[in-house]
Amino acid sequence: MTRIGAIEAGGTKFVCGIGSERGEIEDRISFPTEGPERTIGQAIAYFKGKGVDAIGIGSFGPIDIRPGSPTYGYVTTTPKPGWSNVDLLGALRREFGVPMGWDTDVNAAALGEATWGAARGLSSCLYYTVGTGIGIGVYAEGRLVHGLVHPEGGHTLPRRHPDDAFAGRCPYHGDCLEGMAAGPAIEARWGAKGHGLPAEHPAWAIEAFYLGQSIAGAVLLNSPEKVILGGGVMQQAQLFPLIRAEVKRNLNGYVSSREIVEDIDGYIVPPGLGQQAGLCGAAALGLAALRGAVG
Ligand SMILES: Nc1ncnc2c1ncn2[C@@H]1O[C@H](COP(=O)(O)OP(=O)(O)OP(=O)(O)O)[C@@H](O)[C@H]1O
Ligand SMILES: [Zn+2]
Repeated sequence: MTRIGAIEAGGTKFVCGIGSERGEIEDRISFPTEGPERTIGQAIAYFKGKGVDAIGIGSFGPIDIRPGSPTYGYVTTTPKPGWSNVDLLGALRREFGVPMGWDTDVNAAALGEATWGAARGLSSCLYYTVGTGIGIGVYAEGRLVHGLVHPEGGHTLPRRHPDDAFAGRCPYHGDCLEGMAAGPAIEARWGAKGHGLPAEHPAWAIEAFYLGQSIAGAVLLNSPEKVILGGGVMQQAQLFPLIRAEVKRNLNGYVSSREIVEDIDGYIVPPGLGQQAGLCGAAALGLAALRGAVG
């Protein structure tokens, strides 16, 4: 059986596991993200002796994914203390001589969903994570989208909700999508964490306003066949119908596809891989690297 090492490298915690070709996770551990030396060392120790055939890493970013770049495999300009310009992929390469897949955490999750989850069989999808930050993974024409760097859709600028005077809290842009709608923005705007706010609280209509606006824009820009919404904030299930309604309101009939007009409940969905979406995504990167390597 093929054994694929998977690393979900998050800014808060690292999750490592072993996955199969079918996307089943047979073992996993998790530890808090501390300094890079200690944390990467823990990941290496976990995989030692486990006989993995490939390793996939879905990482918090920004990261360098341009093949041939001198800093390929690095976490680059993150504000997370100690982690800027860290050669995460290289540290693993020095220990394990197996094919390695490397991408952002959200691109990984999009690939995992396209391989085994809610977008299985489709050639395109978007994966949003709404947590401490907002990230948007982009899978299009059967592959993950790379370019100048990688997509950074969480930092686009939304139109403001008419009743919302919150300044926003992105250190780079203030009131970008992440600054207005990630978990810490909800907490700062309302003085309470998201899970403490009741389902009928006005916070959720405002949250759906920003996310629905972003998704409508992304539908126009990328034409994804599925939109998958994960991350801690999306545990608030009441957001799904509110967001779907906002997407329809923004598109206003302009995109007349059946998926949006008749079946938006099946178009904007939670991860098919549930809480495992991040780790399965990393395994999908490892599997893709293995298949690439063996032709
Ligand atoms: N059930 C919940 N309801 C509302 N908000 C939640 C819930 N669970 C977590 N959050 C919020 O989500 C944020 C944490 O996000 P998440 O649980 O996805 O972890 P994370 O991995 O740190 O996030 P990221 O993927 O951005 O690194 C916090 O701001 C928290 O208040
Ligand atoms: Zn921003």
